[in-house]
Amino acid sequence: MTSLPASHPPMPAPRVGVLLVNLGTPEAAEAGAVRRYLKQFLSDKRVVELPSILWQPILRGAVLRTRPRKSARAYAQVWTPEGSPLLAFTRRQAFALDARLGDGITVAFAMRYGRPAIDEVLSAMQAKGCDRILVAPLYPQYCAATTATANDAAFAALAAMRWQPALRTLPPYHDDPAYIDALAGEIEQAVGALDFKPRAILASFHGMPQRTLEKGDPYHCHCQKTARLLGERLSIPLTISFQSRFGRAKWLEPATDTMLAKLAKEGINDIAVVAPGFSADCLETLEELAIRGREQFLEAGGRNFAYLPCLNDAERGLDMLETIIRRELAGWIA
Ligand SMILES: C=CC1=C(C)c2cc3[nH]c(cc4nc(cc5[nH]c(cc1n2)c(C)c5CCC(=O)O)C(CCC(=O)O)=C4C)c(C)c3C=C
Ligand SMILES: [Fe+2]
Ligand SMILES: [Fe+2]
Repeated sequence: MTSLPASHPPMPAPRVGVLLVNLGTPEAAEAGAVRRYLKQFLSDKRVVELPSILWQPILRGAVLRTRPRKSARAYAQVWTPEGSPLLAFTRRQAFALDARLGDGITVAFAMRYGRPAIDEVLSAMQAKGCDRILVAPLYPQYCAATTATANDAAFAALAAMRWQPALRTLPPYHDDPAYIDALAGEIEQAVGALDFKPRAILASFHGMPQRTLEKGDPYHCHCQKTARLLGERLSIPLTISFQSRFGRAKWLEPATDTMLAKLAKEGINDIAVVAPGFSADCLETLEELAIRGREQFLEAGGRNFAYLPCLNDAERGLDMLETIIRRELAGWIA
């Protein structure tokens, strides 16, 4: 390293920040909090790609009048002493990575909808001295409705700053060997601990409208590639499906509920379900898959059903996040 002239003050070491971002969640499992959350989430034009003049009356009418109460009941079934599972796991991921990445690196977390909000956390990181920040949307598969809108919010926060930190964004990691290895390892371990041998593994990804795929969103291709790579690593056959359909438009198929019934009807009576597209367990996995999915499968004649957890804050998942984050920090850290 070249040394500075003696008259030059010592330069402070750059402080690097990593901001983990996930979707967001209501502040409480009650209708009012769910309504505030859904209003912000479903008003995002990256999420519902309809002209406001058509969509806002539907959202403020039918959707926000009925869905909050129903969703609040679902949230209540999975709520934890630490709050919403998505928030609790994301917080744990941030704390664990902060410890792993060491002293010169600050790891924080934010939610795209609700709190802690991306702009608040970016400002707090800057106030702590971070002048280089990696924004890491924790979605392995890129989707404009998740990854792009998280990055948009970070860029919008910078747009309001006179003195901006330098920003990088984490690319999608749907086909990264570190991610596929972590999934395969966790699945094998979880399957080994079951009291039955699954005949099939169903990999259920969050859905999106079919029209979004036709407009060029890579999400569907990314999900297919993850499923293919993961399937090649496992000794049990893997099938793919898409869950959480919202609204009347056609969504990606096959739908998870249809696939669960189909497997049971075909005599595939013992299955394990995984959700590789979610970096943390949340309403969509714990309620829709582990509770309702199980009911659907057993009602259709299935015998054994196991829901296998997301990577959450398991060591393998944290190893994977540390690997892909360190790679993006190259040039910023030694
Ligand atoms: C993992 C990727 C996700 C994609 C892609 C996605 C797209 C998408 N979602 C909706 C509507 C809803 N999603 C809801 C919850 C929810 N969605 C994701 C992830 C993706 N969504 C997560 C992690 C969660 C869970 C949040 C939690 O608090 O645990 C909900 C809210 C719950 C409910 O009322 O059912 C809605 C609504 C759309 C329209 C969409 C479009 C591409
Ligand atoms: Fe740290
Ligand atoms: Fe969603």
